[in-house]
Amino acid sequence: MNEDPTTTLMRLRGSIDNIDAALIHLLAERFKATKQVGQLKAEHGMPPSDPAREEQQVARLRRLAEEADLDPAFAEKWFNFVVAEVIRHHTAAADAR
Ligand SMILES: O=C(O)C(=O)C[C@]1(C(=O)O)C=C[C@@H](O)C=C1
Repeated sequence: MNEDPTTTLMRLRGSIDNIDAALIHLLAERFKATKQVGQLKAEHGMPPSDPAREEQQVARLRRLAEEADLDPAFAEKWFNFVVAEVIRHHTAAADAR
């Protein structure tokens, strides 16, 4: 028997809500780690950004995205968006010293 469209929509939205919650928790964990990196860099006078490291990360994420059937350009945009915020935190941590 076919599922009622409203039931299907509710079921799919349940999955979307679970995935969004997981993404928020994963992002929170990532920022907990990068905040520690920011403190370390500020304490030791290291520059906030590391373009060579970012290049490696982008290449890896684009490869993973392709394997997962996700648009690699979207994966790169997402990474750059997150890293811009991380660098803002790192710069604020350095300026606070
Ligand atoms: O690995 C670092 O050095 C970081 O500061 C973390 C991070 C990241 O968020 O992945 C952020 C900024 C750097 O340019 C590179 C990577």
